[in-house]
Amino acid sequence: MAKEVTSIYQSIVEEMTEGVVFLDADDVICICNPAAERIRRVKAERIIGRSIYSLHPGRMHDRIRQLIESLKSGRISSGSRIIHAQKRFFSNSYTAIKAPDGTYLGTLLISRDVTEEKRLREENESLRSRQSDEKMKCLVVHSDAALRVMDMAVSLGQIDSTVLVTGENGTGKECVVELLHQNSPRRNGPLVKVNCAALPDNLIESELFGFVKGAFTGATENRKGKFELANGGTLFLDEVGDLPLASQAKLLRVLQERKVQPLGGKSEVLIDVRIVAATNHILSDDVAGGKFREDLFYRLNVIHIDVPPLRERREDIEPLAEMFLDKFSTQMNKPVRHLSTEALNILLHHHFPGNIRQLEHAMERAVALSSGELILPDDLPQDLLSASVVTTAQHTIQGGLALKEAVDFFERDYIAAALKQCDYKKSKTAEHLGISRKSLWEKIQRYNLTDASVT
Ligand SMILES: Nc1ncnc2c1ncn2[C@@H]1O[C@H](COP(=O)(O)OP(=O)(O)OP(=O)(O)O)[C@@H](O)[C@H]1O
Repeated sequence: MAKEVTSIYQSIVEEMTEGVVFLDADDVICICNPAAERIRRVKAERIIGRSIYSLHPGRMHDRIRQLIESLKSGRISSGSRIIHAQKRFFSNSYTAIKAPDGTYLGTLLISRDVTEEKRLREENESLRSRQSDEKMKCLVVHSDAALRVMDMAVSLGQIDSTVLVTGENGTGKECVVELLHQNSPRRNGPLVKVNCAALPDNLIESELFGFVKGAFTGATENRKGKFELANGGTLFLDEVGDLPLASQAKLLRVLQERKVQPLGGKSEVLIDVRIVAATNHILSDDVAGGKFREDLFYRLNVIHIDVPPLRERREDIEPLAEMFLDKFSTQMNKPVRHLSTEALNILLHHHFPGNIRQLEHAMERAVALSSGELILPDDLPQDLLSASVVTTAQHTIQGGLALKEAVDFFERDYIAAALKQCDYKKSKTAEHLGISRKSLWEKIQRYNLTDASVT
């Protein structure tokens, strides 16, 4: 039986697409499978029985010796490096093989072809950087307020201080962080984002600091945390105001000491990252309310950029809307849409609690629904339309009209909008408004609402 198992093992090793080479405790090659022959361009019969050093040029001996010695002494249990051979890339891993009593049996070398993996990773990185470039090209900076913010982000890119970016949801905080990173000497390093609000409390530390194999159930391998992944680049702590107090203390320590200790690990890792944090909270209020640590607040708030809401920079609404219309028309393969005067008016008077993101979604919907080249009020989402009715009422009040006149004014507009929405079908419009056909007909006459006059 034992013989059978050995021969099964042998067949498996022969069939493997990974190159397998095994060195005994004296570094003499005893196994070299066909894949290893192909990858290393050697014949097994010629190298079996020879020392691993006889296969490599003298300049590499020290490096190989150091690696094997570290494996034998137990300082490391495995090591790997990428080599380039025959126009392909291989990941060469070295693993110590020991008997149950700890005796060193030998070194297992596995060569895995990672050419495709490497190509995909590079393609992915280049796509990400192109996407980021595209995003930056689409930035609309029209109002003085937006210009001030973007200028600040570009010039602060040059210095390495921690920056806190605040603003309501959807105002463009993430775009500001990208600008900071792209204009910093760290631009070729990674920009790693952590959404502090989306992390369950029990995962925050392992996500941020990483863990070593065996640190907890399920930790089947070493995993780097976001701090280590961001080394040489920028770590973006999004929604930092939502970080629980216990994790705030740990984050503070890392920011002070600039090193992290992975969960279950014995040693600390030095980190070289620039920290940029963002939040839609008013952090000074959270500090006053005991929800955010004051010391962490001061650590993060070294430089503060506040991104104003869209309603405070209304000059940006039209250029942003037109840019989104252009973008979504192209994406949906439709002729480029533009705003009608009426739709633009509604946008210009809207409060935009969801800021630029709300405008973006409204334009995406409008492009999807519109049939002509002009975006009409009916193509806008209901929340924008209902708010515009309120706005009309506010304008009417500001105009100082008597109540009767104001009600007439409002009624005319409201019926005109309903007629348009119902394609001028009187029965449908009357039903929609909850009045009789006769009453609708009288109002149409009174307000002179023929098809052509309804705009
Ligand atoms: N100046 C701008 N020009 C063009 N598009 C912008 C601009 N600012 C923001 N956007 C777009 O608006 C959307 C929301 O922006 P972003 O995600 O940066 O906001 P945020 O403040 O980080 O939002 P949240 O607080 O919800 O995370 C994104 O699609 C972004 O590309």
